[in-house]
Amino acid sequence: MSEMSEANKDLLEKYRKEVALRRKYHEQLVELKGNIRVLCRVKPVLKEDQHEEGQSVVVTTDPNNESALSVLKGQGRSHDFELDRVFHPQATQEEVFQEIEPLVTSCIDGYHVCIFAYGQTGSGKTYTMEGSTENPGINQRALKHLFSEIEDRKDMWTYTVTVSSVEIYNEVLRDLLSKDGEKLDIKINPDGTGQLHVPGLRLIEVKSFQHIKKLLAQARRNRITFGTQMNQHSSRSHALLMITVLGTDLASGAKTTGKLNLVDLAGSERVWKSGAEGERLKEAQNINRSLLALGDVIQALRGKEKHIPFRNSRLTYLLQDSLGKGNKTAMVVQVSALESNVGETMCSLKFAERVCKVELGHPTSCSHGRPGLQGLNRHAANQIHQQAITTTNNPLCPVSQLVAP
Ligand SMILES: Nc1ncnc2c1ncn2[C@@H]1O[C@H](COP(=O)(O)OP(=O)(O)OP(=O)(O)O)[C@@H](O)[C@H]1O
Repeated sequence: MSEMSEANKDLLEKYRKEVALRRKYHEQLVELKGNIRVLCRVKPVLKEDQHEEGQSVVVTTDPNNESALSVLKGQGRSHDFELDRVFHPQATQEEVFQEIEPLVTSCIDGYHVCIFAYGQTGSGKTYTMEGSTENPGINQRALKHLFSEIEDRKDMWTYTVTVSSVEIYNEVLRDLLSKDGEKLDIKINPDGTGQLHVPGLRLIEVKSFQHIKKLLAQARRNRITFGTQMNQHSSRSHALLMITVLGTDLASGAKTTGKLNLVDLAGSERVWKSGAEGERLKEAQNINRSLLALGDVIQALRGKEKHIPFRNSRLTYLLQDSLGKGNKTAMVVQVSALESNVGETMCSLKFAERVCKVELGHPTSCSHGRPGLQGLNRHAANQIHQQAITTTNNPLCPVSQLVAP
């Protein structure tokens, strides 16, 4: 018995070391791809989108280059874009999530992660984030992955998961998990850490994926209800789901705090250009200001600038501790492929390009500013990443297999 117990201890120790190594290489892989990633998803043409006869498709993707996208602007002119990753219209929810999954794992390891869906109204932001019952989106898949990782690590780590959810409409914050959607404010935490907090925001501890699914449904219902009360539509507000993961290493007592912020942004369309007035104009200006502020923050972070303008909107101020240096961000820019939306599609892609171009300052040199990968284009780097991710999914894979070809 004592021999067996010694052998067990030995094995557990070896397993711990392997897991630590796996985490280290996982982090290196995420960094290899870039801590700020800009992805684009092209919405498929649905029957209900084709209001006018003969509407043509003006957005094309390249089957041989998963970072490229082209928009036909009219009169035979086209504009090519190169982003970190482009999903063609037939891409599944699972394929989109695979690109995000490493970030969710990073959150369990103590990183702060933000995932945004950006785009004009109707371009598929909510579909990508929430999805449907049969085909759930990033939110549910991320949470499922989170709880399954926590289960896998239960012999070595314990985790506490808390959830909160807010909506930002006209620069006002509302709690989506409270009954009456009370207004909230962002304040400096009086505990002296200098961190921000939101007094009165409900933080709910969750024990299982099923529990969190109920909370997601409640937040969704509340978003619709509060929206109806204020005579507005949810597409004009930002919806945030914020998950905090506190980890404790059972052997050493070491602690980690990870955060995962999943954000369905307000529609990015330029309504003020169509002569909007009064409340509608104020609303449009607020949306525009906060999306611009978000673009400025991501651009400044990617450009490694000294001053990051977090305070220019509620959204960036609230997410300040998750967007800052050393954290990870993915922006999924949603676009329509139809001719009637070409103006908004170009605007969304220019926004994407603005935040994407910065790291190396060269659109075709890819976002991976680390030594050894600078000469690769995004497509090649993505392929290396895919191979490596497949390898690291095996927790005990030998390190030698992780070296990029
Ligand atoms: N990839 C897709 N596959 C199938 N259906 C999609 C896809 N993307 C979006 N849709 C459908 O298109 C419609 C509009 O999408 P969605 O509501 O997600 O847009 P949105 O950008 O969130 O709009 P809003 O700003 O109004 O919230 C929905 O009916 C959605 O189910």
